[in-house]
Amino acid sequence: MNQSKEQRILNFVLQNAVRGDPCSVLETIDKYCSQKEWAMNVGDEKGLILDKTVEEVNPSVALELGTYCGYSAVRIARLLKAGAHLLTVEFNPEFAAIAKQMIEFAGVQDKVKLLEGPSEEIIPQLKKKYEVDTLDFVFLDHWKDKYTPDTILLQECNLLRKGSVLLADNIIVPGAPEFLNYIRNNPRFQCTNYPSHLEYMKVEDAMEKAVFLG
Ligand SMILES: Cc1ncnc2c1ncn2[C@@H]1O[C@H](/C=C/CNC(=O)c2cc(-c3ccc(F)cc3)cc(O)c2O)C[C@H]1O
Ligand SMILES: [Mg+2]
Repeated sequence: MNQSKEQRILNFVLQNAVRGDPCSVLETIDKYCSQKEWAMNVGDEKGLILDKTVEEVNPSVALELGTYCGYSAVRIARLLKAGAHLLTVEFNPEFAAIAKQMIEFAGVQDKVKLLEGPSEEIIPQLKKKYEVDTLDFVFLDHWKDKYTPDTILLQECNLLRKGSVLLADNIIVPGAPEFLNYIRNNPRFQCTNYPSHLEYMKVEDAMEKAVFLG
């Protein structure tokens, strides 16, 4: 059976990146996806906005919704302080298997816990099963129509505290209009828009940061 695109991305990393070097893994994925096959990683341009937000928040506990190949999990984990960790959620078993190998090759496996399953099932388990108190940072990059229900679910499960930061990818392309309407009209969130470009393309995109006010 011929390989998937995601398997080809992983193989390119295994053959060309430096084991244990997260930056090398990120550069190699960006090289493959800009020169050979486009893929929906947050990429190097929006990745810088992600980096700056993670550094500003300096989270002890971070959550990512939509692991895919693990690009942003590696990107976030490489910036986490000692003892901090990232929980990343992925319901596609093939993607989860690829992301697991990507995370391990990058050498950040001690900082990342990959949770396999749908976010609507995982989120309500975070407190009891995964011993989370509250989340300092949440990166939303899964199906765009899930951003709003999952943001509501995070609040219902008391997983956000005053100052928790959400960062959402793809505000313009593919777009998350319902989420944008929800979050910008919600007095419990302070929003900031970060214009950028779609990964590996000259197409406009943006990220939205939303700080929970408690
Ligand atoms: C509910 C839920 N639970 C767990 N994992 C979930 C989930 N919903 C999706 N996932 C997982 O996240 C990943 C999905 C991400 C969705 N992202 C996208 O659809 C996406 C699409 C584009 C894009 C832009 C222009 C184009 F012309 C074409 C595509 C760009 C991006 O940056 C994206 O994140 C993989 C999926 O298995
Ligand atoms: Mg995205």
